[in-house]
Amino acid sequence: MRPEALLALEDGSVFRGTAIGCQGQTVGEVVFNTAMTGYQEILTDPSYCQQIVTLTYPHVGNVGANSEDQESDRVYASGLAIRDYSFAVSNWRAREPLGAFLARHQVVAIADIDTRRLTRHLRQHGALNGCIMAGEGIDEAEALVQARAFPGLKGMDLAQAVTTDASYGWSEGSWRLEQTAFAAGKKIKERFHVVVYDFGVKRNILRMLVDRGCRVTVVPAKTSAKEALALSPDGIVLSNGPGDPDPCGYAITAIQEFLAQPIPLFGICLGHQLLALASGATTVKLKFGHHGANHPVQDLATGEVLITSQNHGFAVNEKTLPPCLEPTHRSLFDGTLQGIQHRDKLVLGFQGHPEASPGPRDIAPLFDRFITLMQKAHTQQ
Ligand SMILES: NC(=O)CC[C@H](N)C(=O)O
Repeated sequence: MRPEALLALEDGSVFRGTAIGCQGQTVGEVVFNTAMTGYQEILTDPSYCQQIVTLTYPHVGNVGANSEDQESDRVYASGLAIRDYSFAVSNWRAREPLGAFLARHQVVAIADIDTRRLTRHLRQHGALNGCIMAGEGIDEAEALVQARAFPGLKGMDLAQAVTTDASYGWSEGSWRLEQTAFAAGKKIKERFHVVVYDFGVKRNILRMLVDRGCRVTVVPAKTSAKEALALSPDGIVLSNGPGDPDPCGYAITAIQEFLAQPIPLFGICLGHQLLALASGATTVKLKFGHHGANHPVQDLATGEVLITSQNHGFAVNEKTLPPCLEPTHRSLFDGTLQGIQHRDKLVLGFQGHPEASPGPRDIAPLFDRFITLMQKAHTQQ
């Protein structure tokens, strides 16, 4: 018999189930993710810091956990809530069962709850703060107190909490794509030096830059524009990351300084939001956000519909975009802004995840567009 666990939401709803990770308690904003695969990538995505993730796909754990599907070096999600934990692990890459992985990373998780009811509840009421208690001494009243004590993500700067302490170089490409030169054991010729601001960066962003011939230097979130430019980059990537973009004044200031230069910029998710804020737009908190791997987004220039990976709770308010920024993509789920480009500068931003991981690769060509921007910058010099 597995130990009991419960999930309490701030509005008083309680879900009872069983513990599958470590025992103890955890709090965070509860969000649902609709991806059918990729639980390990989701758990290790730093953007989920201070969030408890529930997965709508009902069977979880069937491919175990391995060392390649990590999007960072640890689990960032505050907790996991699932329907059916798979005891059978069927994947040649698996190194351990999901339960052992969660326990090793000290993650409190609950299984055997009605995740469909939970998701419908979150869709109706919006993202709610919650508390999971697992194992001995679980106490519903105390879990409710803990859920209500969580301050919520609005106004929370978490990029500075998850960023790297020191700069480092990254040279690993995508091992997954057999057609890449990396997988074929060939050395890709480095054409560009890219500085990546780590606001909670996912490894696949770094891999996809390496695949395209970039030498990558990752820098801490609070690196000044002057320090970054002193590295002589050909372009700058503003990474994804957790929390509210609005309080990240240090990043907004640095981006404003980059915008005064001819340097190409590519903002992904939180980075896209920061780019918009630095240009004078505002951001809003969405009711329950976008978290999944099947979100349709329209390319406004071509009309093409792309299936994308998404993970965000905030969005740029399109009505506040300054005239210099042009909308390039829009969500077909709720019409929210998904992409921007600068009318005069070599700057683009995307709200979803062109690096996928997990998810489809429809929007991966945005990385090629960024490469084109760097090529253009070279020819303009
Ligand atoms: N994946 C991300 O970069 C998320 C951005 C931001 N934390 C949001 O929730 O909107």
